[in-house]
Amino acid sequence: MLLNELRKKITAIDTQLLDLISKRAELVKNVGEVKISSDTHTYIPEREKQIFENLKKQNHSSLSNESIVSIFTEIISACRSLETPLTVSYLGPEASFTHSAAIKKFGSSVNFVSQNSIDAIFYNVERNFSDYGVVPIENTTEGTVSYTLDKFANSKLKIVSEIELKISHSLLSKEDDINSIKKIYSHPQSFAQCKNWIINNLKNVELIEVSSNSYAAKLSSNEPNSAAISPKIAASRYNLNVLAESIEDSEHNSTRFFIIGKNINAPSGHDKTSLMFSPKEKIGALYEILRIFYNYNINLTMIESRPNKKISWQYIFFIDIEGHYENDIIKKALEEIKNSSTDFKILGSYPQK
Ligand SMILES: O=C(O)C(=O)C[C@]1(C(=O)O)C=C[C@@H](O)C=C1
Repeated sequence: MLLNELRKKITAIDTQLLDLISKRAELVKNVGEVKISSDTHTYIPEREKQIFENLKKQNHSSLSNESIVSIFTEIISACRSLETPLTVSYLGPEASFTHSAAIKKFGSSVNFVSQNSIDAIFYNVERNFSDYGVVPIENTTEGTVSYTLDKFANSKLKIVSEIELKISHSLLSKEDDINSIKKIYSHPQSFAQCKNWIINNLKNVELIEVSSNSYAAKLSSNEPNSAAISPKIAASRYNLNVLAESIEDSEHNSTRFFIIGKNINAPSGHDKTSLMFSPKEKIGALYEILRIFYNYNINLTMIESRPNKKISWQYIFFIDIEGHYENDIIKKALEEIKNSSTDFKILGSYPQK
């Protein structure tokens, strides 16, 4: 077929797609009107999860499921903004990994607000200055972000969703030749994650540690012969060239983020529940609690302890399990755990990533 003919067909399909997307948008606007009268949240993570699962099942095209999910994330994001434009706080600065995670979860039709601390994110969501917040919770190489876990002990906010992001670093610079780089800015963790690549690819460069990767990109954008190790999205933000991509030493470098808010999610069919508790002070207390999960055949996907700030040498345990707290088995198990512990709190049930 001639190029012109192919393009004519593509244009005709685009027209059909536009018509269908417009129809979808009108329906979502109607959903928004129904929600106002029933006081329901605009963002319903369990419904979005079901939409994606359904599309993945039906996808027999040459497009990957990942591509389908990212296309529909943007369609849903644009439609959702017709109900109410959401405000989402993330751990900044702009172009940080948390910003990327926020965009991956909510799409781009959202008001994103950069915050300079995890505290500020919790504060803004608690006071309704933001509808949701995005906070890092654990990294495959660095482990859990204890500061985020500690915040849950004293907050009424819920975990409404989670997202995993592959952490990939790029070498960004105003220069277009890697050999002209004399200085590199980055966060100490990023230098550590790209150590071998730097040794093998750059000779006699000065490594300068700064507070964030996006700040590194900003500094480098004002300085000749310098570069930054940053996420790739910082290149367009600071007008830099991408001199090298995926320069991290380990292939498996991912960070998991929580979306925090005030939703109480209904089951999506494939959920996780996060909870915290302190075992009572007696021999075998933790063993007894873990045994309850075993007895009910409940799978634990994360366990982490943090000092209980109220009593010295006592600990709060944070646990993620598979299943929704409205499920009968989970309900029974959690009731038993509540009776065998103190400071028990369900932090949220949310669709598995
Ligand atoms: O089903 C809803 O509750 C909607 O608001 C519609 C819709 C969508 O675009 O499909 C939009 C936002 C929600 O997060 C989930 C789905």
